[in-house]
Amino acid sequence: MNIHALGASGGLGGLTGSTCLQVNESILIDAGTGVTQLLLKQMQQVRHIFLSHSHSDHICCLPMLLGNLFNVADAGTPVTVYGSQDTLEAIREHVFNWVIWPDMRELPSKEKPLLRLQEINAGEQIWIDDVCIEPFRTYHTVPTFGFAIRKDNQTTAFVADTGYAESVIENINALGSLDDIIFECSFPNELEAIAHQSCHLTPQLCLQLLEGLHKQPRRVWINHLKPDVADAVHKQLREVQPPQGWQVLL
Ligand SMILES: Nc1ncnc2c1ncn2[C@@H]1O[C@@H]2COP(=O)(O)O[C@H]2[C@H]1O
Repeated sequence: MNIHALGASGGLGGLTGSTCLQVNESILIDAGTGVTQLLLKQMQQVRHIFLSHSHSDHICCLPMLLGNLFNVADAGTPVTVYGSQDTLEAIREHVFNWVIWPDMRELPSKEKPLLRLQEINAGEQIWIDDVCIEPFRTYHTVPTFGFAIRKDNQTTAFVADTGYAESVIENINALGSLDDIIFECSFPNELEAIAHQSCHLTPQLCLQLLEGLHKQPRRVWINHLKPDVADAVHKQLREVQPPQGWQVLL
């Protein structure tokens, strides 16, 4: 499986844009500023966007991305945005409200819209051709999904934004054997209090989550470093590593 991290930062001014993973040419997970890595032609191939949660670093490019896709509605193939009931309600109310952005479920016409919203639930398996996406709950300040992405007998778990919680370990364990796991690591160890407050991880908490897993993933990837503290997080990640090591997604 070749998942491309178009954006892997936890904010603005990092080495990459904010969260956006490209699973294949038609499937994205989240729509942060990493979307800007796509050429116009590539944007127009996107048909499925899975949202982990409603925070703006994960959805900020969604409206303008959809604004480039009027041709897909013409072709009768709308873009589907998948998310939990809470996430979809949040973007309906606060984004696609005709004030921040038009409600693209009604454009260019209600009969042939370019956007459809599809509610998904934890544990559900959504198949798109040969790719299976399965949401699971993480622990964050707003309801958040991580996603297991399965293709060709390979499984990657994208844990999205999360703080440390036993429930997250249980939910990841329930996914079965993992080839790759992508953890967030937003703050350095000395900012653990802020990490707890904002439901995020530090290198130490990340290690604790990893150690709680019944079966170790083959590879561990790290993303969502907050740009203003990224140097300290990089340093701590190098100093304390799990047996399989971990690599920061750039
Ligand atoms: N108490 C808090 N609750 C939520 N977010 C906070 C808090 N303090 C700081 N933040 C910041 O607000 C950001 C909202 O997006 P994130 O969850 O990515 O990261 C969060 C933190 O960087």
